[in-house]
Amino acid sequence: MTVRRRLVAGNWKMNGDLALLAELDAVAAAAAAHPGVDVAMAVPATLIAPAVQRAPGLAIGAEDVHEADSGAYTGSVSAAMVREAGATFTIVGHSERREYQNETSQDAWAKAAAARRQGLSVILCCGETGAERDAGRAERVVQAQIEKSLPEQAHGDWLTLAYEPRWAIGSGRTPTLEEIAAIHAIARAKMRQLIGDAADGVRILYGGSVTGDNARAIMAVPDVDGALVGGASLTAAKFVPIIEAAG
Ligand SMILES: O=C(CO)COP(=O)(O)O
Repeated sequence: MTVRRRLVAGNWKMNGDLALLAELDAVAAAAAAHPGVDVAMAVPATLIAPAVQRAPGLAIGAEDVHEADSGAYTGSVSAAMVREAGATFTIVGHSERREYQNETSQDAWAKAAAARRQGLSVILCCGETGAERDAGRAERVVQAQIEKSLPEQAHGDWLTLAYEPRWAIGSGRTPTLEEIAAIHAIARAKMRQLIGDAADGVRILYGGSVTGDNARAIMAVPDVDGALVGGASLTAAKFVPIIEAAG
């Protein structure tokens, strides 16, 4: 049986500045105190290098990368650039990229491939909108997203899937534990269909309004291997309890 280590990853989104990096001190201390838990933080591109300098023991990552290795893409940042800055992983396919930048699952696939070419680990996001859930389509939407975005050579050594229902992000609302269990089970099954036994080694994180109060119950759900945390990752006082809940 495959043992998957818990992963608690933060995502600062378009928040933070040099001063906020001080929060990483307590996060790094909590990570060191819980060696059984992997802890990671995705930060804005400008903060990657200073975050690595501030917290060398933490895995620092990017929130997105471009699908090309380099070229005439004004304003974009490549996987090689964030790697050079010290990132060890990147998020791809986040629902906010899908919603505000019209990114598709095909884009997420291409970005995951670009990240992989540079040796970055990848957190690949999926998740339905509120309208899709209300229409009873959540499971089919997530299955289709995975089918279109999962790299062919996906392996748990470098790929993590994150289920983040769009309507739960930043809303204070979360699916029931049964709803989370159902999606994580179908996500695992879909990956097994696509990459066989390697699917058992791929961690699946839940994201969307995770807090110190609900983290323990959510991470006890079968096939939930950790959390992808937005708002609560911005302060150590809120993020550390989630690391503790995973430990
Ligand atoms: O989008 C998320 C992490 O990527 C979740 O955000 P919140 O934890 O703020 O709901």
